[in-house]
Amino acid sequence: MSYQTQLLSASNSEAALGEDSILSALSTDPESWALFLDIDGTLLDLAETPDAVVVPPSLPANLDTLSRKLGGALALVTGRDVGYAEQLFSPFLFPIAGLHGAERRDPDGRVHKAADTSEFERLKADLVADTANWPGVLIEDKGAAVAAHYRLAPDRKLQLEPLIERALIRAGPNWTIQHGKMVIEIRPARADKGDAVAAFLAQSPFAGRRAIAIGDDVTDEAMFRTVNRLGGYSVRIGPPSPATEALGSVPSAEALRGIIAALVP
Ligand SMILES: O=P(O)(O)OC[C@H]1O[C@H](O[C@H]2O[C@H](CO)[C@@H](O)[C@H](O)[C@H]2O)[C@H](O)[C@@H](O)[C@@H]1O
Ligand SMILES: [Mg+2]
Repeated sequence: MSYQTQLLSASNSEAALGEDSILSALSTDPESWALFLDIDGTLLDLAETPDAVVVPPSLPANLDTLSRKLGGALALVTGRDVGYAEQLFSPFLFPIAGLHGAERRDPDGRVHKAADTSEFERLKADLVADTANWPGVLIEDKGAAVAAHYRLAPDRKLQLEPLIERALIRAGPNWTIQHGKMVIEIRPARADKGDAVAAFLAQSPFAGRRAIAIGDDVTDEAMFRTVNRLGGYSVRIGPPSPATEALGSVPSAEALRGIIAALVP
């Protein structure tokens, strides 16, 4: 089955696109749609470490062209911090939500930062110290969030889980645990990706449009639920799976980049 056929196969819901493909919807009726895109594992292939991701040279300009076609109704919704994510697609700037929805830069440029604290700063430093002798474990400091990566040391997951759970107690009720692909994070609890998508959809140029959300991981389920509830369309990167609330699937980030390239000839 081709990826386009798979997109069409989610016909078990009112929210599905029915006879039309995502490609034709976005190309024939771009003023009706808003697009929300996850970054790691969705736009970009996963890499061994957070800094090792490769942005294909044509991708930033293709996203910019697609965004213009959608009247600016394209946003990035990522677990990364906003500053890091933005430099990946430089020189182009898009509306963006970072830290899994907790921070946001609106279409008008207004920034909503997630608050860090001195205690959280000390907690992050202690995580670095506590894992210093665990080869392959990487602690990613994202300001008001922190990620403990074990992709290079999968056996460390069992030790990292209780360490992160104790750190969460120390962080307090304004933070929560976020699981992901070979990573355990502590992120601000105040908003998830679904909340970020809802906030964008309340603003121009997103307001009044049907939403398409595309993601690959546990954190993206929140935005899938939001767009499904609002009559939009959710797409998961990977094989079709009963473990997701996404209505459709695309097999890989590479296939998604192909769809984007086909939309911006
Ligand atoms: O919401 P996303 O844009 O998908 O961000 C989720 C996390 O992505 C990054 O970690 C993941 O990608 C890395 C690079 O491919 C990979 O090495 C790691 O194993 C993955 O978990 C990022 O480093 C995190 O901060 C994001 O939360
Ligand atoms: Mg992802």
